Amino acid sequence: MTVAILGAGVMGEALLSGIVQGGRPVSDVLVAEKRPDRAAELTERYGVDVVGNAEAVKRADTVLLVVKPQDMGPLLDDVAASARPGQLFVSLAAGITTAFVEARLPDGVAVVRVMPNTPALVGEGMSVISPGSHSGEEQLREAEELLRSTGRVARVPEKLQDAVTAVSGSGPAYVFYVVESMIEAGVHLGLPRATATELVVQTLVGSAKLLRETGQHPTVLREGVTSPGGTTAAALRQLEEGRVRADFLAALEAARDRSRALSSGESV
Ligand SMILES: NC(=O)C1=CN([C@@H]2O[C@H](COP(=O)(O)OP(=O)(O)OC[C@H]3O[C@@H](n4cnc5c(N)ncnc54)[C@H](O)[C@@H]3O)[C@@H](O)[C@H]2O)C=CC1
Ligand SMILES: O=C(O)[C@@H]1CCC=N1
Repeated sequence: MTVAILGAGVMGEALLSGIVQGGRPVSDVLVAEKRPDRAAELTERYGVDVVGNAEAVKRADTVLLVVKPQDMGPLLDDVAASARPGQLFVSLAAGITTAFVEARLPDGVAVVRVMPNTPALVGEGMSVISPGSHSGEEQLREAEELLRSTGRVARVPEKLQDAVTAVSGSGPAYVFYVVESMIEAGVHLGLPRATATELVVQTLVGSAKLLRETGQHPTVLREGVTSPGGTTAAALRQLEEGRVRADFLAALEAARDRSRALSSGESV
């Protein structure tokens, strides 16, 4: 079974790397990439064949669409004539609906929509999938199997994909923003930058592991750190005064709304 990846930027490479590390022979994977320097880099790194979009679609059983939402319309127009009934197209673009993709491809092509995230680059991604109107259990399983090589996979109805985008798609950026803020604060308190970075990154990894391995609610884990009248309570009080919780709500609503706007065809 041949898989084609159309668009091999950050997410496209994460998929390529996961699929190959997951044990699929690289001879079963094709890449189509607009930038020749990027294409050459991927051939050198993975030994993968880079071909044109139309050829990739003709030779593939499953096609992964990994270009920016704004590039999806032109890409689909470019490949529609090479697509055939029975193929599976998996779109990873934020805000692009399965109906948008289906309308530009021949009848009988199955479409699955995915919202991935960048920890896929290290095998710890979170991908959330939804079926289009012509895809059933078999196509969902096929998409799941491909994505599992980059981390965990969950299913939701498509109407929840804008919320998913706001939570796990954009989520790593919020975490990195918190990490940057904590490192900067550590430097203000007099720690060397390298020390502050090591402390914050290990605290993040350790806290994530504690959440995963104990299965305890974050509130319980937070209470475990917060001694009565102690240092943590003093810090948390400041965060509450800064309305950080309310800001997270507003931020995720903004991301959800932007995802909706992208699906109605707005570009910048
Ligand atoms: N980066 C992220 O955190 C996430 C990205 N996504 C989605 O993944 C998609 C790709 O995002 P990134 O990889 O970050 O973008 P990117 O800009 O790094 O990669 C897109 C690639 O597509 C290539 N491309 C554009 N038009 C093409 C065409 N017609 N034919 C062949 N190649 C073409 C570009 O040269 C580029 O290398 C987007 O739709 C985005 O919404 C989804 C979740 C997370
Ligand atoms: O910022 C974006 O639009 C993409 C989708 C989710 C994460 N990155």
